[in-house]
Amino acid sequence: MASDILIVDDEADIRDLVAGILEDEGHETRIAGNSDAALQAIADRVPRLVFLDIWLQGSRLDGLDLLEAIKAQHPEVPVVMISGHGNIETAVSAIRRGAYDYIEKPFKADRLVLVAERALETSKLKRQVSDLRRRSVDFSELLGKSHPMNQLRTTIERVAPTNSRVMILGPSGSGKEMVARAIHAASSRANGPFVAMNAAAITPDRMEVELFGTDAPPGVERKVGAFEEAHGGILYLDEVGDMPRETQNKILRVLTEQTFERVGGTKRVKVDVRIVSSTAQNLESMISEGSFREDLYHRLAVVPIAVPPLSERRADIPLLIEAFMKQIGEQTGIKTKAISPEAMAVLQSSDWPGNIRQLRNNVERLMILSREGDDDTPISADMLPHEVGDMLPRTPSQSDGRILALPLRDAREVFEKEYLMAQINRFGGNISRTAEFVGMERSALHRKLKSLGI
Ligand SMILES: Nc1ncnc2c1ncn2[C@@H]1O[C@H](COP(=O)(O)OP(=O)(O)OP(=O)(O)O)[C@@H](O)[C@H]1O
Repeated sequence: MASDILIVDDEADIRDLVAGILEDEGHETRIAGNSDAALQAIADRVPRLVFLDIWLQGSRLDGLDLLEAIKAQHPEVPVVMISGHGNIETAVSAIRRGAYDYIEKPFKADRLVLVAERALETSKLKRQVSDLRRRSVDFSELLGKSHPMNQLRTTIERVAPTNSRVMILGPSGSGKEMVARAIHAASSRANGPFVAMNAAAITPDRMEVELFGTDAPPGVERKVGAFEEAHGGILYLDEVGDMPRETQNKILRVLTEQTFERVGGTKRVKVDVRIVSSTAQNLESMISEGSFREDLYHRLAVVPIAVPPLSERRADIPLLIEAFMKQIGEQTGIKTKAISPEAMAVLQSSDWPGNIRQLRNNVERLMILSREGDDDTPISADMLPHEVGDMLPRTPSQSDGRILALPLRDAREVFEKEYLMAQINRFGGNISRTAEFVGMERSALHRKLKSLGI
């Protein structure tokens, strides 16, 4: 990840010396000779660290005022003061005003490198902590052992280390954002930011400001857009299918030219950002209707990844329920409970159109509703929220009355076939577990399946 360091000093010798030492250590540096040039450089791109001379001769702002201006705009950027011999008091007052540390001239190369690395490390940790806070506990791990989940994990591992743009396709609540975060965590940008932007939640008139930020004269507060915020990391564009046409055009331009303009600005800004996008919509039909640009689709979906709906990985449901119960228990203090096999069968057979998010919400509801009861009684099927029962698939035999038109022997066969197919599907194709649940010997189940032509 780029560790972009800005060095601000009025003495060219010192600037070059500091830049040379840091570049030898593999850092990227930029230099500024006065306060306005420094603010302009920061406005061009927010650096990861600033070295700032306390005495800036011939500058509009002196070092301490510039420190305040930087901290007001970007409190997250560490600033190390460069102080002249005998300026320690000023250096200490700089620390009170938010400087990270100071080095005293003349300084040794080792000390400079050490301070830079410590400052970069601290700000990286701060970013990680705030990222973790934002993500909260339920974003931490992509759970699931079913075949589709294992395949998904393999795809993530393959695609993460590349710099390719990925588009994640899947229904709402299926875990697209979690997949994007897993790609970030397994990529070389893991220490860089992960910035999520939901195109559906932002009004079209705010969209450009949110993506590209605003321009303002140096020293005046401005909005940093998502593209700049994600420099060195990943920008996750959620619900791209909901992006207005005008924004689609602008994003396409950023992707083709690798630069963008801030709102109200004229200069083109360059950033190093990998884009991961997602949609629950059918972009192909949007393309044929003309509401989504085909060229943008091809640029965003260099690698398309499909996240299967929960109904296609029912085998994961018990494990997800157990994990959610544990998480919710830790968050709320409600004791976790066992679930009876019948209740689990209902939970596993339901259709879950809202996918994992809906499952999690129902687990939470279930825990709250059953907290008053006897602690050792497992949750039974009749304690499940109505929503769960309403999602049970209506089998054709129930809905079309076909069964009633058949003699008992044929009707039984139709029923057995549908029942066993649903159970096998529920246990992810695992015959032993299906046999155990339906109460048959494994070999007897095999024979039965064969005789039914399954
Ligand atoms: N494999 C998983 N393991 C554990 N939790 C998951 C998994 N997939 C999704 N979740 C949880 O389900 C919820 C929804 O996931 P997420 O927000 O990633 O879905 P999404 O597809 O991005 O939704 P939307 O389309 O609405 O943006 C979150 O609480 C997330 O933590």
